Amino acid sequence: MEIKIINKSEHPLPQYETAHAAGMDLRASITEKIVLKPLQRLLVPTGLFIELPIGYEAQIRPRSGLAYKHGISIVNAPGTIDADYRGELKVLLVNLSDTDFSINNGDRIAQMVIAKHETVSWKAVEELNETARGEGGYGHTGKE
Ligand SMILES: O=c1ccn([C@H]2C[C@H](O)[C@@H](COP(=O)(O)OP(=O)(O)OP(=O)(O)O)O2)c(=O)[nH]1
Ligand SMILES: [Mg+2]
Repeated sequence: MEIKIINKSEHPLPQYETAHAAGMDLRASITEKIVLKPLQRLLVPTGLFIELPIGYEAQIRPRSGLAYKHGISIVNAPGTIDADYRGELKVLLVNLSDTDFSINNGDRIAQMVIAKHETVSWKAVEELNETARGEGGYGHTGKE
């Protein structure tokens, strides 16, 4: 499937790094190096603008390598890009480590997965059907 994209960054378009990858890495499009202090969060621009088909969303997710090695995550993970959004794709990074983390122009800071979603309407009722689980949750299974 082709998706329209405007690339105002100086970097190549996001691409799948391996043949069957789900995500494409997103690069920071910034004029100067950013230093993210411990627990600081920052909206990082990508220079990318997309036109998703109706019924699709894009999810902006952390990269596990950055998370594991440097404690870099995404505050609103997974970030949701709506099909009708025409603004710049941005990544809300957070530094969960106890040391500063530097981001340079072009660094791969996150990954984006394009996914289908349903659009539903509600049917308001008085009762829901019965199940074995019922209202149990939050770790209730496996207890006597
Ligand atoms: O990580 C993200 C999350 C969102 N967006 C853009 C695309 C999305 O369609 C729009 C709105 O996002 P969301 O609905 O999550 O934010 P909101 O706080 O509910 O804002 P709004 O009232 O504009 O919907 O912001 C990004 O660029 N990056
Ligand atoms: Mg919203």
